[in-house]
Amino acid sequence: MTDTETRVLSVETIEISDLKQIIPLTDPERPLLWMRKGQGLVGIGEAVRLEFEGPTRMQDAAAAWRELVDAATVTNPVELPGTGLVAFGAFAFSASSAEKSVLIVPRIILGKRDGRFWVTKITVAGDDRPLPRLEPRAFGDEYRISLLPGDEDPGAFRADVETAIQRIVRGDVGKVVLARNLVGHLPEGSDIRRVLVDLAMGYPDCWTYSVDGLIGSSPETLVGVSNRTVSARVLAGTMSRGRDADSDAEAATSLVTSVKDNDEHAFAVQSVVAALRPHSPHLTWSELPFALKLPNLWHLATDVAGPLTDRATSLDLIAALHPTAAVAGFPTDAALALIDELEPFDRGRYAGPVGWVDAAGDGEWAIALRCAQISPTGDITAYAGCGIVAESDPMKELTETKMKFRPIVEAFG
Ligand SMILES: C=C(O[C@@H]1C=C(C(=O)O)C=C[C@H]1O)C(=O)O
Repeated sequence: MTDTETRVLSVETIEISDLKQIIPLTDPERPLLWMRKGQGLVGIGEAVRLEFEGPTRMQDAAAAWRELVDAATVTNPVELPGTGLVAFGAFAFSASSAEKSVLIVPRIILGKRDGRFWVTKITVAGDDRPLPRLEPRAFGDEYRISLLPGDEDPGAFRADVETAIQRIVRGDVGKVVLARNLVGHLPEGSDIRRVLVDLAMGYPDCWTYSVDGLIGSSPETLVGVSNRTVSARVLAGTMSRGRDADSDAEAATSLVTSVKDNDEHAFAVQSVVAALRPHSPHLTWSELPFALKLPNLWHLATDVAGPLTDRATSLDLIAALHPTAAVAGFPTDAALALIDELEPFDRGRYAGPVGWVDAAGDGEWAIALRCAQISPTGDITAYAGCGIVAESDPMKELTETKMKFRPIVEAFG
């Protein structure tokens, strides 16, 4: 349902005694999922779908969400984050993207968190369809799909990185994040949950998500809001994992001591802090970043947190934060202009916010990284990029994109 008329929703959450695997419960072809470390949310069906586009897509979503919440009747004795009325969302990176940004309220949501389990049923006034069945569905046939270079071959990407370095040296921009894409095709009727299981098992510390065909496992929390506290995990600075214990330790050490990576990281932290400060003046974060270990990569990471001093919802905060220096560069406008000039494709929802929001405005939003968008006709486009600074080496940046493609390439393969 995409019209602008406000829907009147009736929402009821009940606690249940157990919930084992959540992925088998969602729809095989249009799964709605948000999970990390084995807990999270799945959605079944679509009660309401709201679409947004253009420069104010996130502000418009924040306003539309307030209206929908105000008109809803919610019965929710569980009161955990993710209970009651919840929408899953995915937003386009660029204000001029052809890809729609969406908020989707499922008809049923199942959740697990901290050893507690719940079911939420959502009905729309005037919608007499019976609720979808609430039972695990057997997985469809296995498949193996290769993803191949899309709009650019690796040589063209290296040439773009070279151009970006020249522009940085010339002083046009301080840092720019350049991405490339891979493409493939998913046969009709394929069970997307197979890829989600692989991602969730392979990258348990990342946010594994699936919203409107956008799937991935992101290590980067754009923003979380819970009990009027805001948090974010900033990543910028990357190194491949070593082949053995010694070379792996060496890789981590060279990352945490790299001046290039620390400078790049400091800018990314500052961009997040500057965007959050108007809503949370007493933010705290550690002076030095830590090395975050993923199965494929090391990242420099900083966790930022603080109490919220205004009524900002998590949707207001993604609007304030996006795009961070970690996925655009700095200064933002110059970096976005250079991305538009050099990247020969629309990023769609890659590097945009993906996550969920509840009736109180709390929510968890990641940056859509290590991801692919599956179109309604089965076309797959995967994306990966890296921050380019004056000291960057085009060959190393290409290698970094290959490492960042690994989760999604291996999950499809
Ligand atoms: C842009 C991506 O990742 C971002 C860029 C990073 C970097 O340049 O070091 C690290 C983590 C992410 O913030 C991506 O995965 O596509």
